[in-house]
Amino acid sequence: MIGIVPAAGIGQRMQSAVPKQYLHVAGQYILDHSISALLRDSRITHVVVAIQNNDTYYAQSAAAKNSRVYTVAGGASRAQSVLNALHYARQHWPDETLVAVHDAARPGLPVMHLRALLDVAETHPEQGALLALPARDTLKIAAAGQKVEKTLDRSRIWQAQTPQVFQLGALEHALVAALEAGIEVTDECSAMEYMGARPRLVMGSRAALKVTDPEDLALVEFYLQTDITTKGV
Ligand SMILES: Nc1ccn([C@@H]2O[C@H](COP(=O)(O)OP(=O)(O)OP(=O)(O)O)[C@@H](O)[C@H]2O)c(=O)n1
Ligand SMILES: C[C@](O)(CO)[C@H](O)COP(=O)(O)O
Repeated sequence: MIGIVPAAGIGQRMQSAVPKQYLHVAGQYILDHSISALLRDSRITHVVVAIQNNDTYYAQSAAAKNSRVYTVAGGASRAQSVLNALHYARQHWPDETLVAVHDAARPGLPVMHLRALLDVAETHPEQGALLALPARDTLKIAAAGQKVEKTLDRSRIWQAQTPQVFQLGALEHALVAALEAGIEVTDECSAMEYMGARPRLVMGSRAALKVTDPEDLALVEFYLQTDITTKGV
């Protein structure tokens, strides 16, 4: 299995001087935590990271010194960054290889949740699987003027996290097709759904939150300083 880590974003919502994946949290770059989290399961043998062309931070990362981690140039969108990494992976591993795509911005992925996800993906390789959390709050649809239009039935709503695990060749094909069709591809599952797949939802963890704005930093630091990420809950 191969890890794919899109890390070419600019972190606009974080409003920090450096891209958020290079902020130090619990003693390391957020990116290094995210890559280490993937490599904690021995089924993931190598990781391909997509970084910005003009990245001046990666060279200082722990990942840069790890011979199991390769880099490719990222793209203008998350989906394009993932696709660039998949094109690279296709040159080195067979089409059926499972790839676990994991945001650089999710450093708190617990090893137990990763293990459960990979187990499901290995059982259903053609459909794939992703971590996700069932919606906990009451959900509203907004109309113009930020007024509530209605309340949704949340019983079947899940919030997608990463990793998302699919076969290398099928995912590359799906992303190309979905992007060509103009589908909004905010995660890998969207592209696979477009191709007719029904990926399995595997229970995720709040510790695997996506670091998005400044409020998230203290929370993810808390999770990284507990045993949750390395030993599970
Ligand atoms: N062109 C892009 C855009 C995003 N990403 C990566 O996709 C992941 C999830 O995206 P997000 O959290 O939205 O990160 P940013 O795009 O950096 O954040 P923002 O939307 O606030 O600018 C991150 O690891 C980010 O680095 C990427 O590889 N290439
Ligand atoms: C893939 C993802 O992390 C699932 O929650 C998310 O869609 C990526 O974030 P973005 O802000 O849409 O790039």
